[in-house]
Amino acid sequence: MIPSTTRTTLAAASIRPSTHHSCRCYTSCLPLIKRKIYDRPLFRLLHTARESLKDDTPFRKALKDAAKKDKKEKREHLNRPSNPAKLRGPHVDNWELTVGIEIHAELNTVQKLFSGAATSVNQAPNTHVALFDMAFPGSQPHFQTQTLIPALRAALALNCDIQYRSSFDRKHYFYQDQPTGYQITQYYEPFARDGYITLYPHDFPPGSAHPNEPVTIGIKQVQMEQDTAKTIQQPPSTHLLDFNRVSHPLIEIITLPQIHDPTTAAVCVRKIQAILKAVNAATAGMELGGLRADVNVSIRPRDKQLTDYQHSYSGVTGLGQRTEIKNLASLKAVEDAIIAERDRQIELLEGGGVVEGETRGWTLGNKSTKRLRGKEGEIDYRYMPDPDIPPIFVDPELVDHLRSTLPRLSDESVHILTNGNQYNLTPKDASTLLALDDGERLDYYYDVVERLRARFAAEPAMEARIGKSAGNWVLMELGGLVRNEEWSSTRVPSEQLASIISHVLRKTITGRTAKTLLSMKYDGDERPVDQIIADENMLVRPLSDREYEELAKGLLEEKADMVRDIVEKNQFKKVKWFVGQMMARSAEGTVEPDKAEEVLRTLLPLPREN
Ligand SMILES: Nc1ncnc2c1ncn2[C@@H]1O[C@H](COP(=O)(O)OP(=O)(O)OP(=O)(O)O)[C@@H](O)[C@H]1O
Ligand SMILES: [Mg+2]
Ligand SMILES: [Mg+2]
Repeated sequence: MIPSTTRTTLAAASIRPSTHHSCRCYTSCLPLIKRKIYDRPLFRLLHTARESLKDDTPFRKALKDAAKKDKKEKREHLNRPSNPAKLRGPHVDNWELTVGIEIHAELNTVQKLFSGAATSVNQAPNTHVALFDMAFPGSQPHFQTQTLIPALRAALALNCDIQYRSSFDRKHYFYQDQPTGYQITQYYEPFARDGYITLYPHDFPPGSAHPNEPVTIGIKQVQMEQDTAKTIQQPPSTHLLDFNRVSHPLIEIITLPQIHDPTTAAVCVRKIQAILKAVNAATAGMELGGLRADVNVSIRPRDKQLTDYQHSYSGVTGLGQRTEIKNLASLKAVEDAIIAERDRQIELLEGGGVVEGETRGWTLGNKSTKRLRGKEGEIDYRYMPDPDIPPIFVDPELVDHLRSTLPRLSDESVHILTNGNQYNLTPKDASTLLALDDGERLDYYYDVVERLRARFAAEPAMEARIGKSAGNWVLMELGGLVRNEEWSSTRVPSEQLASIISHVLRKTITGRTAKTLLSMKYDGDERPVDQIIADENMLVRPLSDREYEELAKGLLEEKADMVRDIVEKNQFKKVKWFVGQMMARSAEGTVEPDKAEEVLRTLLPLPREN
């Protein structure tokens, strides 16, 4: 048997051009011949393939490479601006960006969606697989009812209408990570529709350009579906498959195309991730692969009638042609991929080109998105209702129960923390507390506030100051010590921080002493705060009446001209200057401004009301 390389070389030999060309008009004929040949696809391929034979590449490979090159050139031609002279870099301001997002989140369930196998996160590969997960002949899907609960919680938290009846459909495609040859999803009758999410200015990262008003983004629907197997690549050519993930329950959350800014898109994904976590619907975030996003991007000129743009989606009209960038696994990837795709589309249209409906890919660190497949190459999924799975009916009582037992969401927490006198935090501090350490910092803060309230129970006037001071100490002072270290609420127990803060509020220690105390506790001093204060003699010793008087007298003598201004010219505001000086010239916390003013007024002497 002839080895394959020899065979292709033999085949190639037969199409090598003859070196004995007999035509005398060889040079003048050549362009013609070339043009003729080039007009015929096969010959064009053969020609390109022949070029690569110079380095003795096997012919079959050469032919394949040539086909690839030809396809690439065609594609580039299609996307090439018709008038490159017009291309002067993207004019972002002239175009409105529109983005719609599809988010796939792994549900926090014990069981898979259609089999009795348990879900797994880190277990040994292929240890949690039922016969149906591997599409064994004769195995049947069994919908695991309890997987619906976290899905319903998620949809309620996203303000969706829960559908009384929903059903499952088959979405066909053939790939190694899907043994059945189709994914079970909800195409025709999803379980939740018409939700929304609100993004507030404090949801945006500090320093980013953010809207001044809340932005509402519609959610078209939420559907349940199966996850695929996990592929682990072992270069150069091995792909290992872990079927533990097959049929792990997922929800797909589909937003309306109502996002017009890359940062807003990332903030939207982050907020949805936080909501899913808050209601215990999903455990893992993007960092652990539990949440993936596809972004759909289009642009339209700001100065044209919307009717020029014919695309629409679920009631949103006048849109440009979308492209879809699949499988983004971080917030940065979401933002960067949208920016790159927006700029690519603007350059294309400004140069007179046309945006093609495509699926594109993105790799972190890249500057541009990469075409994966075009519209004409889009798979026909042949959706059909799954005949093996009966429809699902949800009892409205269950929905009411889940709605009334939903945990408090971050928007509500921010509202409570910032409105009224209860906590008195700024929206920025409130959202920072919520975002830190998976909400543990917020729990710690609540703890400190509770303990302070108990200490000041008889002084309701202190209520407004407690929340704000505790926020400052938990975020700024303690936060400054924690920095990049791992957070632990036991390092400075909440009772001990409350003790430090109550001393500060009662002015029994100075601010500087309080910071020293906090550092000592943070660095492991096990003595209770009160004992450290006693041992180290840290209490503020206020000035005695005589000391107040001596201090005031000395100052009044030193500044006789100012005293004259006060007594003779009635410039009473200058009394405050003396108060400030008395405080500045004494140890922190030892001079009370009210008492200092009283002493000054008796010495000057002045009537009380001035
Ligand atoms: N012209 C457009 N510009 C930007 N986004 C769009 C546009 N048209 C639709 N979208 C967004 O594209 C997404 C479409 O998601 P949907 O799941 O309905 O369809 P799909 O992408 O075709 O399906 P698949 O789940 O197979 O990817 C939505 O988030 C929608 O808001
Ligand atoms: Mg989709
Ligand atoms: Mg999509």
